[in-house]
Amino acid sequence: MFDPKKMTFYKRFTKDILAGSKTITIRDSSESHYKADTIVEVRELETGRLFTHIKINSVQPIHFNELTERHAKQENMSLPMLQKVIADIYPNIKNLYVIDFNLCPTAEPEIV
Ligand SMILES: CC(=O)Nc1cc[nH]c(=O)n1
Repeated sequence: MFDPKKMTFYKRFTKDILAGSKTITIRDSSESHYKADTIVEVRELETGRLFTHIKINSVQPIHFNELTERHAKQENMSLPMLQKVIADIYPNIKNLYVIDFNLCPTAEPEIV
């Protein structure tokens, strides 16, 4: 069940998140209920490892076709790469949400 205080990421995104080079995540409606200004604990999906906390800045709806180079830069990838990643994670889902976040400055990231 959805918990607005918890989020998981694929392990392959951990380094970029901890480096501050990935500052958004694009999710479907089942994970759209995060609230601005809340602190969320972040785990790797595959291992369950808690690796940081983030502060949610905003949650905004977006259509898949509205993804831009700016979103790609915020994901630390090219736009074609972002479109492929999202289409692979959410096949046939076009109505998505951009969740903008910062690493929580009070949380101590683990070394990866
Ligand atoms: C676990 C999971 O769904 N992870 C995702 C999905 C979309 N974007 C992202 O950064 N991480």
